[in-house]
Amino acid sequence: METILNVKGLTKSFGPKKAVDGISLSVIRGEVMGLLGPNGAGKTTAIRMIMGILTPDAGEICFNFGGRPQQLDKGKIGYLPEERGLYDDARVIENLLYLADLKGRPAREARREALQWLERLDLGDYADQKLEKLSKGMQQKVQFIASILHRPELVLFDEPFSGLDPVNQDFFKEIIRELQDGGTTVLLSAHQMNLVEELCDSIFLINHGREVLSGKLQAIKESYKEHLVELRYNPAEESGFLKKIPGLRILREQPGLAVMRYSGSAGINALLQEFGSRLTVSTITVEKPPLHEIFIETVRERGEDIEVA
Ligand SMILES: Nc1ncnc2c1ncn2[C@@H]1O[C@H](COP(=O)(O)OP(=O)(O)OP(=O)(O)O)[C@@H](O)[C@H]1O
Repeated sequence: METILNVKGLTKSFGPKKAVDGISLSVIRGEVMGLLGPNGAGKTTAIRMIMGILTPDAGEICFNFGGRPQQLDKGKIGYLPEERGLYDDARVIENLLYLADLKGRPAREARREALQWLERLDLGDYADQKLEKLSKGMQQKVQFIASILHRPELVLFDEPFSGLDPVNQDFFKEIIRELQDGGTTVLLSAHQMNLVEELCDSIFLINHGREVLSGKLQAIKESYKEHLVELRYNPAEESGFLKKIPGLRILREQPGLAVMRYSGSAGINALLQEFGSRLTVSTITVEKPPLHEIFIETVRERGEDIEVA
């Protein structure tokens, strides 16, 4: 698999604070990678170093466009910064065309596509408005368009969902999937892990500037020891035996329903067989815990605390 971005030993301190502490990651061409962690974990600092805005204290950053290792080429990269980087007193369309021009996109194409994007993101009527007239969420949408208008091979979205309502969050997710389908590689940062986990092929979980977990999301979930189990059964039946099963913890229970966590050594199949042999089961769902719970548990197991900015 070809990597498009390789980062090794990236480190940055602000005074005594180690904001990023020796992280190494590789983004594979065509994937969506989530750089995930709580507020203040070091995500923005890492992205700013990758974008050449901050100089690392140590570490290497290498891009790979067209099969050749190379340094930063902003024409091939899209960047949605956490802080907005647009001109408030310029019109929306001027902002977009100016940035597309800086990245080398021909003006006519850029205008046509900018207007299409504005239309699609419900901003068609705002193209000639000054940016300052738009709400925070609308400005976020303009910034989003600005980051992809030059058709970059790699896009870095720093907290792309901030300031958006749930409908627009879903809309952004849809567009990110479309970008991926079109061959764009995406590295996105977010603190709301549950919001983005379904989007990501790979994740890099960060806390106090250090890696907590990284790799393919599916593999991380599969290797996680605990299952979440929701069992529905005939409410007239006796379920007291559940409390005695090793490794089974009941989170919520009422006649006919038990929501549980299971990490027993007998394994999930044995557990399901036991349910089937002792109860008239109507439905069972088994899934892995959400990513933020895996994150919290992993940090806790290491005896660390969770970054609070
Ligand atoms: N310019 C700076 N000067 C001093 N400290 C800084 C600076 N930039 C970041 N920090 C500190 O570095 C740490 C990491 O911050 P960073 O913004 O990278 O975190 P983050 O994971 O992006 O958080 P958030 O989700 O809140 O954006 C924090 O403790 C922050 O206070």
